[in-house]
Amino acid sequence: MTSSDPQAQVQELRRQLQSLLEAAKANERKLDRFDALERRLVAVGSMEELVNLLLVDCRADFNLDAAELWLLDPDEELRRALPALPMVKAPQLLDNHAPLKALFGAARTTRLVGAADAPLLAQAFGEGSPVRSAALLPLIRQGLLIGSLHFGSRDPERYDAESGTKFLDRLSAIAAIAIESMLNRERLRRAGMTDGLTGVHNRRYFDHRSLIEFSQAVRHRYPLACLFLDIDHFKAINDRHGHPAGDEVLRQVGGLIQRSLRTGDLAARYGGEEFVVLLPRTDLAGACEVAERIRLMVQEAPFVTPEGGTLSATLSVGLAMLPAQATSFAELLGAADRALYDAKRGGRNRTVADEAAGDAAAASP
Ligand SMILES: Nc1nc2c(ncn2[C@@H]2O[C@H](COP(=O)(O)OP(=O)(O)OP(=O)(O)O)[C@@H](O)[C@H]2O)c(=O)[nH]1
Repeated sequence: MTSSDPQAQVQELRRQLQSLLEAAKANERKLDRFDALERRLVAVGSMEELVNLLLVDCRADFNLDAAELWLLDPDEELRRALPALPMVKAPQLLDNHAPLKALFGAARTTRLVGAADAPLLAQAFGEGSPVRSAALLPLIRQGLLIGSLHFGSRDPERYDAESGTKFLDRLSAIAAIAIESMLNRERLRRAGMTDGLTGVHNRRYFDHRSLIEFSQAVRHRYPLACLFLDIDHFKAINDRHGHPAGDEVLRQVGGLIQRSLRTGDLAARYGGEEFVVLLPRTDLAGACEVAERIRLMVQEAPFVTPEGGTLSATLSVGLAMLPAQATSFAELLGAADRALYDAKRGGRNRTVADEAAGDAAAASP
């Protein structure tokens, strides 16, 4: 204070007090916003809700121009799960640590980045992004960097290296916990509906989903194809090459079937060496094509045994169609099972359509 006028000194003190009060109020509002966000983070019920909260709601609540979430996904677990989830903006999935290392180096602490570090901003938000300053938050669980959260602003002053990072550090710690627990929940959910050996859906999930698929097909009057697939002479494979080799054949057949299908199709392990596939909105010709594609892929595959040898295998397919064969899902499955029996009796390594299946082609819209 330079003025010797007491009146002016009082005014100056008032002004300083006022600005301190405003700063305190702004801090309190910020704290309230962070507090509300933290509460929502710990209460989220699904992966899509969590991602939407971090990328969409945060952006609006904190008046940001960009928000990005990077998640490490070396086993492609998220890559398989996320496309099915309704998200406004998806996280970026990383198959290795390199991009995270490039952002955080060895320090792995929150980084405030100014306009001077344009290459780092481009890395974090993509080339051509309007972001001129940013907070890059490392997401760490049990000592491991599992991803990062990026908040960006067009305002070059919004995040500068001198600002405190206390709120942001706390937010990143809570976001990391929320993400990890959501991933664990997702893993459990998937484990409950997946066959542990082959990676396709299990019978329990199939029993549930097949009823939904059946009633949808009936209600919306579209064709539904059902394939029953059974590996030929599987007992002999086990007897000749050992149970672990048999397991390996099952695992590889499961993978081949899964890769032959479109999104929306359903494959499951029905029992021992039996698989079942449902193809919604697929007519007889399309279903035969899928069945034959799978059959030929299995016939041509060299199945690698745990000892490193190879063996060959074939499978038989029974096919049934809705409409035509069924007034219930059990009937449709029964028709496919009968067709499979005919395929076995006819010499195996073949696809047989239930004799009524041709009527479905005529009846389908
Ligand atoms: N390795 C392995 N074998 C299994 C598994 N589940 C069932 N099996 C075996 O699969 C064999 C099925 O044999 P069968 O039903 O007689 O039929 P198949 O030998 O395939 O003959 P066809 O179906 O008539 O061609 C049995 O020996 C079961 O023990 C499994 O998870 N792993």
